[in-house]
Amino acid sequence: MSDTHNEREQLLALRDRIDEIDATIGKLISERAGCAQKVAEVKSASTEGDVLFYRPEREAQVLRKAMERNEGPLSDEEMARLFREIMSACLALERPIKVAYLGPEGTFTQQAAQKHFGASAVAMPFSAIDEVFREVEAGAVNYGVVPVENSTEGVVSHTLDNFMNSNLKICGEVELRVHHNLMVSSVTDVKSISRIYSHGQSLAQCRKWLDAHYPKAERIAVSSNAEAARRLKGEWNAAAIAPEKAAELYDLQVVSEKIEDQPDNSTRFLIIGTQAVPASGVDKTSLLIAMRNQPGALHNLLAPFHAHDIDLTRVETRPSRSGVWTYVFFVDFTGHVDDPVIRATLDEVSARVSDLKILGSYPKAVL
Ligand SMILES: O=C(O)C(=O)C[C@]1(C(=O)O)C=C[C@@H](O)C=C1
Repeated sequence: MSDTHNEREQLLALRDRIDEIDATIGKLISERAGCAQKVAEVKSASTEGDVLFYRPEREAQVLRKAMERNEGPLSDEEMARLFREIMSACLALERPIKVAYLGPEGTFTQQAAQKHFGASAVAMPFSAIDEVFREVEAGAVNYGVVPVENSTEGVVSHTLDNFMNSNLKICGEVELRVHHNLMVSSVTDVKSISRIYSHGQSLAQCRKWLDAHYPKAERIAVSSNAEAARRLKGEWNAAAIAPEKAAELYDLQVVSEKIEDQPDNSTRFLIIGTQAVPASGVDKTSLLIAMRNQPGALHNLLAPFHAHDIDLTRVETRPSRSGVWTYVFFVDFTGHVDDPVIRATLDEVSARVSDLKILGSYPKAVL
């Protein structure tokens, strides 16, 4: 259908205006990028050794401001996402950033890496969490992205265990809404799906949906959602449950979207690196604490947090690998180690335990 004369006139005028605005935005983005280049010069001139180009606390502040300023009609998240990409490009101009993530390509961890660093960072997949840690420790990449509270791939303990033998710091966190999709290959006959591949956790998270729609199909657990998608090639009677990204990557068609039983299904990832991050204003701190197995040990450990009214966001216990009678706790709370109240609390906790390691203070996830 072709536009009427009136419509054409209106569209022409609006598009002229959009062209003008784009020209202004383009100029301003170039000016901003020029500022970032100057920032890089200042950083390089004032630092001996490794220059820290990536500044997580500043990025969090820029994104928060973009959301606070926003008056619509775009949503706050959408506005911040656009600024996320502008900053990603500016940082790449200062210094291209290399990021290792738990692969293969198409996993939720890749999505988390992109959400946090934007599209201009060079993201590289590694097949195990240990490898991501090793790459960052060796300096082969600048940062790593690993799942930590992972409702999807079930590897929380692996990430936590790695911190026991590593000096790496937590520089940030990412939260990701996790959506599952049923996808098929171009040769699949949708009516005869008799096998469904996915990671065990994802199959579990879509159990009710699968019972209702594919009660007879065999559910086959594989090592990752991306692996499930990769397997589909050439299979005419199989489907996979995986993120949308995997469909693009492996040339598959999504036949049903958002099939997870819990609509608010989300996963948390950590950014690991070597730098201590200054306070951004809204921060979290993660600790690793070792203590002997005594009656009331956990209560004793948590009492100072309670006394200082500090908001604990997570307490996780892992068996220690060294002493038989030792517990290891991972504790997350709201606040930054540079805050005197937090410092005082940690001093009190420290006096009650065998070992306390600060894994990092970092900006609370913005997006
Ligand atoms: O403010 C800085 O330190 C910058 O390098 C600029 C900038 C930005 O584009 O705003 C870019 C990269 C940093 O991670 C933070 C912010």
